[in-house]
Amino acid sequence: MYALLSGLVKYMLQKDEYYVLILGLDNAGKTTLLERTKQLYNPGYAGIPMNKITTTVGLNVAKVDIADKNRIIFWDLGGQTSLQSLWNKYYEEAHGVVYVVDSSDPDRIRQSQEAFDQLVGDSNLENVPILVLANKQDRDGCLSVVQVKEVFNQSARRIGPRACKVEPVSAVTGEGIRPAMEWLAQTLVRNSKHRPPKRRDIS
Ligand SMILES: Nc1nc2c(ncn2[C@@H]2O[C@H](COP(=O)(O)OP(=O)(O)OP(=O)(O)O)[C@@H](O)[C@H]2O)c(=O)[nH]1
Ligand SMILES: [Mg+2]
Repeated sequence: MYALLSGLVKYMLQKDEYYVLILGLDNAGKTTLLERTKQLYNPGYAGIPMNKITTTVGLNVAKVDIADKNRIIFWDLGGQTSLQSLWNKYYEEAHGVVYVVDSSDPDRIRQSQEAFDQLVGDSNLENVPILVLANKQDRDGCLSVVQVKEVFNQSARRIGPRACKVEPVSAVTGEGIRPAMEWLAQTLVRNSKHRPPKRRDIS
């Protein structure tokens, strides 16, 4: 009986941790998205004022509890061309990828798709689910989610059978982030036969 109860308590004090990379070109809105996600899921969190966010050179890490038993550790990397060569150092550990696209910058959409094509073709990301966020939907005249999908469909062969979804969001207003993150959390759980989570005591 004691063993049963202590096992139950231990289970209740554990969470499954999934590591998710936030990637995309510089200025796509990755760090803004991370800050907004932290605010949405941690009501007491005031966060960094949006106008104080500057280009990422190192790495921003944040723990977010999306569902009761599931915790996502986000790794937000810098998107500048010189920093993209560091992305693949994290692929082996990643359970998922959030790829952020600046929908208000049609001039760089092709460049964004090319960087995406390279990452989906990397064997260390095989079977890893990908959430593509068509960000900055609050901006007038931005590309619609359908237009972003048309461009990213060119990577269809490399995406293969893995779970991949394109969702419209605004990191500034927060619109669309919750449904997108909930899809991601469910998909990470469904994909755990390929990339099992790390079970950890709650801290
Ligand atoms: N209008 C609007 N602006 C946004 C949105 N998301 C980000 N921005 C702006 O885009 C700029 C770049 O945002 P960051 O979050 O620093 O972009 P990043 O992708 O982290 O850039 P790097 O760290 O250089 O890779 C900032 O001025 C943000 O305020 C959005 O949803 N709507
Ligand atoms: Mg950044």
